[in-house]
Amino acid sequence: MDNYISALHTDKYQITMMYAHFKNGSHLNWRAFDLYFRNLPFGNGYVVAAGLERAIKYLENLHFSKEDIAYLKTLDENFDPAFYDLLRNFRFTGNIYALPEGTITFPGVPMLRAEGPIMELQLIETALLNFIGFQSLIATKAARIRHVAQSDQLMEFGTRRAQEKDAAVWGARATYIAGFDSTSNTLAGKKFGIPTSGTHAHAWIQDFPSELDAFRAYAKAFPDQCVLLVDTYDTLRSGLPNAIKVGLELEEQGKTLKGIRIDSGDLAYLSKQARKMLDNAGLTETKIIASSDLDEFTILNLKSQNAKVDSWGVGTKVITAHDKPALGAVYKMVSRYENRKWEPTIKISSNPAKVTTPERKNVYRILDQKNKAHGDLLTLVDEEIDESKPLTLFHPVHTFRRKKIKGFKAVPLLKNIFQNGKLVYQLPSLDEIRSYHREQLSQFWEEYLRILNPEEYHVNMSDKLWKTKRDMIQKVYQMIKMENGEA
Ligand SMILES: Nc1ncnc2c1ncn2[C@@H]1O[C@H](COP(=O)(O)OP(=O)(O)OP(=O)(O)O)[C@@H](O)[C@H]1O
Ligand SMILES: O=P(O)(O)OC[C@H]1O[C@H](OP(=O)(O)OP(=O)(O)O)[C@H](O)[C@@H]1O
Ligand SMILES: O=C(O)c1cccnc1
Repeated sequence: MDNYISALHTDKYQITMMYAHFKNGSHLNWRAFDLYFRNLPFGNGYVVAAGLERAIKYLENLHFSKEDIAYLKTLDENFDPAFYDLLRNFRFTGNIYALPEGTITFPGVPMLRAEGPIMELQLIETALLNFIGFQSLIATKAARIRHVAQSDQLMEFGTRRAQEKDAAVWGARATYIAGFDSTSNTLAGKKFGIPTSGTHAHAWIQDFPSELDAFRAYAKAFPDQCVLLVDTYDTLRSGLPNAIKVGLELEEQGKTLKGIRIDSGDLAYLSKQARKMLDNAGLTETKIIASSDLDEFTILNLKSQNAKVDSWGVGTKVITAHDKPALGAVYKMVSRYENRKWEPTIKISSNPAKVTTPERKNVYRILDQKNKAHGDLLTLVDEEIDESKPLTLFHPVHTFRRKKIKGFKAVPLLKNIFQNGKLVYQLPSLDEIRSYHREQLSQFWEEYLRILNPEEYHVNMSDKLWKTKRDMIQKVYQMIKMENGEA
């Protein structure tokens, strides 16, 4: 089963905590956890949520196989045999609320909330962080590249440099969500229906006595979609003249040379020269593709040099999220179900940004009448927002920073994905996810979207949530004072 991911894809401490809860009799107690990140990667203004589909497939199929249990028996922990019986019948039975893939999101906003028996919630933490953290990171990097490439074509070329197979395949999907047009990975094409594209490598040219022979043979094999790599020997003195010869031969057959690819050298200078040479030969329809260690900065810079590039092949730097290896997402307990009601719980830190925000929350995007976003609002789950009254948004850290908004829409962002272990969410198609992502982007002013020093978008808290957090912090300090005999 291609989508099955073993329940052992977790950190060992989750299993030892499950066991300790079992011995303690607390394993079935319901709790709630939020999954979120604290800092924006790449200096970007936002993150693109991705990874939910994989998380859903994982949760749907989650169980311990006979082999998994046999393996656990080999560990030194010497678990009570009754624990294995529990694992034999293990399934995910909780609730999941999550941001759909493609959603634009921000630090401190729950991308996912899990509610359920504590032993299930512990087990799934690692895999959820793994899938959502990685795929959101790649989607965000890809969104930056899409932003600077404007309407140019973007081809994902990263598999050979990716952190192994899953990263290549799911990474390709993440780039597609964020607006890449195609991938070179044919498995990602088959698995997700992403358009595949590609040219050819230097090895093709090297395998022939001359570059011209190589180009002719390639054109013969692909007369309708021939793209020639022109930098094997000398781009302007050999690659381009030979490509033009073959292009004109194709014209005689009523065909068009689809493109040339430049993979080294000064891409601005070479692409401008190439455009002139192709145009002078009448090959005005032939596109120019550039590749060579590209990212958002080189593409932006090349565009500012008026590079004549129609299509960009981007590999290493997008698929490895080159300048930021992890999103740093976390999964924190926010509420405990005790005596038939949910009660808040908190984790304190000397770093204010690391103090968790207690309670189960809703996330709203506050849109004005022109569908532009003014901030996100976190509320308690049972709070109602009255759209007919003005809303005061205030910054949770700088509480004096207030903004009043009238005539707004409060759009709830978290969707119910699982209810009591049952999938209740209709998975969108990949193209629906891509267009939802584009629609999400259209809600933001350019100031939030630029790749360098974007404006900070505000995530606000409702009064009730803010007070809950403040009261919890006080309660914890009070408890510490009592324990130290200071109160
Ligand atoms: N005009 C330009 N302005 C800014 N950066 C450029 C320009 N042209 C190319 N680059 C970038 O400069 C880097 C050049 O990489 P590198 O020094 O490895 O050389 P190369 O030309 O790709 O040669 P090779 O592939 O043969 O090693 C790449 O990241 C490329 O995208
Ligand atoms: O540069 P990236 O963004 O990673 O794009 C993928 C690279 O992969 C290929 O190179 P190849 O593996 O042949 O090696 P190269 O670096 O020598 O071109 C291709 O020619 C690109 O240069
Ligand atoms: O199709 C290409 O040109 C290609 C694919 C992967 C990596 N580099 C180039």
